[in-house]
This record gives sequence, C-alpha cells and structure tokens, in this order.
Amino acid sequence: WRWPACGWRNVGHFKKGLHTTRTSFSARVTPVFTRALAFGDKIAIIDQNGEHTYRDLYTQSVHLSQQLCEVLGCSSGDLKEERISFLCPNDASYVIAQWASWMSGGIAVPLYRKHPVQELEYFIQDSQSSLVIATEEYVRDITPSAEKLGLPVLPLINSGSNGCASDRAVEAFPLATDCPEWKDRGAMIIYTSGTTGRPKGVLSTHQNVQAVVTGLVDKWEWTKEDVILHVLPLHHVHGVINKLLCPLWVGATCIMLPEFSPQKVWEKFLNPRAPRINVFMAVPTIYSRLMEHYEEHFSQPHVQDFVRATCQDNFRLMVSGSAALPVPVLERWKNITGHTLLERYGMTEIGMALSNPLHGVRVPGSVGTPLPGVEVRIATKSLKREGPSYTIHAQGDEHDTKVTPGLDGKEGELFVKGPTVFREYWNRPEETKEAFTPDGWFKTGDTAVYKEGMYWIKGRTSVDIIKSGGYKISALEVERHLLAHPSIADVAVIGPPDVTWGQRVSAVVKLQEGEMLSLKDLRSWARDSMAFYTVPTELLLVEEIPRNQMGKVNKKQLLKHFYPT
Ligand SMILES: Nc1ncnc2c1ncn2[C@@H]1O[C@H](COP(=O)(O)OP(=O)(O)OP(=O)(O)O)[C@@H](O)[C@H]1O
Repeated sequence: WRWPACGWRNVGHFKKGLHTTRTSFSARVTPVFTRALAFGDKIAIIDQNGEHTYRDLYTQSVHLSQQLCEVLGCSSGDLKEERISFLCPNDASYVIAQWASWMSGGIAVPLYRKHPVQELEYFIQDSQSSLVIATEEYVRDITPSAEKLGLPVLPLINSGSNGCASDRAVEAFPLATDCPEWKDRGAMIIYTSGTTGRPKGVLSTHQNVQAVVTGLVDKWEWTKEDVILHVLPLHHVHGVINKLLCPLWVGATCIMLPEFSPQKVWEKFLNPRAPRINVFMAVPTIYSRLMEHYEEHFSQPHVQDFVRATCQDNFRLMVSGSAALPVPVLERWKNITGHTLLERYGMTEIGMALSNPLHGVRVPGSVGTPLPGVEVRIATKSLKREGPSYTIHAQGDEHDTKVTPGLDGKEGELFVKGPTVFREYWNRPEETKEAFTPDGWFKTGDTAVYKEGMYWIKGRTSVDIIKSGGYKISALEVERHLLAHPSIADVAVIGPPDVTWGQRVSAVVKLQEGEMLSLKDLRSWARDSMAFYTVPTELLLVEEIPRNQMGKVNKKQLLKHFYPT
C-alpha cells in the first residue's frame, strides 16, 4: 500500500526484531500497533496481495496517520477522537487504516463494502466522521457520498505487499497514544446489525478493546506460532477483535480471504504447505456451508479419512459464535473433523463475555463461563412505581458462580459488567442510559439460564422468547430440535400473536433439496423429542431464510413479512 508523497512522521526505531521507542505509557493500555514493533519481520498478514510483516503494517500505518493529520489540518498530531470512516477489502489495508486512525488519536469507523450506499452514508453521517479513507477499488463508489456529506476522501493505494515502507521513516516520535487518558479514549464505533432496531454506533474505548483481546488471548492460549484463517466481515467484533486483533496482539499470522468461500476454506485447511492453519473461528452458518461442500465434494471414504486426519493433526482450536450453534451442526462437524467446536457468547456492546473451556468438557448448547475480568448476573425484573427493580439469581465471576438457593435453572436477563463493556452509544445518551441499570450493569436483552455449572443462552428476550399458553419457550431451543429433522435444511422459529395462546410457535423452514414436509408429519416426528407445548403449530415453507453476513435472522422483519399489520 502506498500513499501520495508527504513528509514522514517518525515513530520508533526498528533494529532487526528489536525496537527502541520513546513512547511511554502513563496508562496501562498498550495499543496493539506498538506491540507490533517487537514482532518486526514476522509475517502478520497474508492476503490477496502477498505477505505483510509487522514492520510493513506499522510503517505504512504511520505514513497514513501522518496524511490523515495533514488532510485534516491537525498540527498537534492528535485528532482527539475525530471519527475516521474507512472502506477497505478484507486484507492488510484494513489493518493499516485502523492503526493509522488510532495512531493519530482518531476513532476508527469500519465500513462494509457490501452495504448499500444509503447504509454507508448513514454510518458516515451518524458517526459524524471527518474523513473517509478508501482503497483504490472503492474510491469511485464512495466519493459521491463523501462529497454529498462535504467530507474529503483519502485514497489508500495498493502497490503490493512492500509498499514504500522504510526504516528511515521510523524514528522516535510522540504518538497521540502518549496522552494520559488514552485508555478511556474511543477506539472504534461498530454499528449493531439492527436486528432489534435502527443500527446504533457502539463506541468502545482502547481499554475495552484491550480487555477483550487479552481475555481471549489468555483463555484460548493464543501464541505467536498460531496461524488463523480469516473469512468474516470486518465491521463486527467477531471479525475485528477475535479473528484479527487477537493474532496481531501476540505476533501470530492471520491469513485473510477476500470473502468466505467454502471451496477456498477447505483448500486452505487441507494445504500441506506452511504456514499451516491451526485456528479457525466462524459463525454457525459458515460451518453449515462448509459441511454442505464437504458432503458434495468429499464423498469418498479415503478423502474423508484424509480430511479428518489433517484437521486433527493441524488444528488446535475451532470456535463458533455470534449466533446459537445448533447441536446437530456441532455433532456433524465433530464427525467430519474430529473437533468439538468451542462455543462462546458475545455482543458488540460487551465484546466477549462467556466461553466454553479450551481444555476440558465443552457442553453442547452451553456457552460456558465468564471470560477473565467479566462479571455476569442473571436477573428478573419487577416493575415498581419508582421504576424497575431487579432480583439477582445467579452471580458469576471467572471461577465461581453463586446461585440464589433453590433458583438453579431460573431464567432471566443476562447482565454484564467489566472492562470489556462499551462506553456509549454514539450520540445517544438516552439509549445509553437505558441500556444500564443504575448500578452500572449492562442489560444485554438476552435471556439466559445458569445450570449445571454453566450459562445457557435462550435467545433475544424481545424476539426469541415466545410466551404461549403460559409457557416461556426459547425459539433457539425449538430450532435446535427441528434442525435434527432429516428434511429440514434451515429453520427460524417465530412467535406471531395468537388469540388463544398469546403467541404460537411458528416454524419458518427451508427444506433439503427434493424433500417434502407437512405440519402433521413434523408434529408427529417432534412429539418424541420435544415438550408438547414447544412443538410448532404452524409450518411456513420458504426457499431461503434471509440471514445477514453474520448468519443472523432478523426475526422482527420475518414476522412482518408473514404477518404485515
Ligand atoms: N453463542 C451464542 N448463542 C446464542 N446467541 C448468541 C451467541 N453469540 C451471540 N449471540 C447473539 O448475538 C447477539 C449479539 O450480536 P450483535 O452484537 O452483532 O448484535 P445483533 O443482534 O447483530 O444486533 P442488534 O443489537 O442490532 O440486534 C447477542 O445478544 C445474542 O443474542
């Protein structure tokens, strides 16, 4: 990547893998890019343009950061939380744009290339960005929007993996990160997917980001020998933090595909050449797509043996998250690869909160226990004249969860507290206030239960908890059961209003190719394995269940589609 000629901004001094720097941190938060200094010539990213060392990424970010300041007329070199939107493909340019924004004291606002123009404009405008960085291929697309909003576009131009980085460029120089309040400074704004309302900008500080990264590095034992394959979009915490910032934090290597392709992923998994991938993370729908490909292309027993042996030899960790992992998916994946997926739970506002163990038993359907530094509670709400009050049933910390006697298994809302929890919804003080209890717990909006020594997510309270005939039914659990039906390829369970039952359990189903299914047959099959009140009373067949890039179904939209009011 290169940038139009401009003066150097000097920031450190490389010496064959060692570094010296004048930067001293009064805050304990260390930006990920300053750690990069220590990893010098180690390969950080392998992408469609080649290999990029930590040194490449660092020096190129420094130059872009300087440019940012020049374009914005910031002589102090500290943008003081000005927002920088950037539109990059899934490759090293994303890291450079993010680090450059941080080096100059800006807040990174990643845009997603597949979002329609209107959405992009909404994110740029809502975040009140000062500038848009775009790589070559997107400059033309984004310029009309930027012009409309009166913002400059800073092009980041692909010139191959080495760019014009030079050691000359990196001598001691104070960064915006030197300021004492750095840890509380905003690092990035990630927009929620809008499955429960208009997307809100979630502002996380550098401390929040670091707390998520170090929690995961610790719990999942990341090391610099790790090699991860990255296939997720980069405008969600899963893709940004878990899959990119964690490897960069420890000096590992991240292989980035421009986008997810089942064929490419299998090719990478089975490639005998170094660097061999040993860590993979994805959303449940990606695992389903990989298994579809496997079934179609790897039907011969000796190929299947090879796949299983390679996956078992090479991988140390395969993770699923961002949506509930159906048990049939976990089981089929285990048969194919010999790996039990590690399921974890997180959210834009809280980063990662709960995780199954790296070592020890991973219980299908559970999301394990709190990550380091994360506190969780399960609470039920009662409304009083002076406002809502909460009863706490399960109080967790990293090593222990205390449960109110007699209430093991009680369902309630999951509350989270700790250094990973975001600072605010950008420009939405009322919504920020409402999202927390008066004593500072973030109310996730998810229903959870603590039982058998771990946490279980029942779903979004607003759409996944169906109240029917006095029962509270988890749509996620019904989905898990239905996915075991041999004719069902995909399913989303919704709860439309019902005069008799309050809500009814309605299954929106995509069938396997060539299969047929009636409600009567589904119900008689389901009666053997499901509680009677959870068996769907309505079957809606569709060709495809609409899911977003993270594999999530917008159930509010689905309800509206079938039951327009
Ligand atoms: N392992 C998991 N099991 C079940 N649900 C999960 C899991 N991991 C994440 N989720 C769900 O994903 C949600 C977080 O996703 P994200 O922060 O992307 O919000 P969203 O649902 O996409 O957006 P919005 O806030 O607009 O609804 C959680 O609140 C939870 O409902």
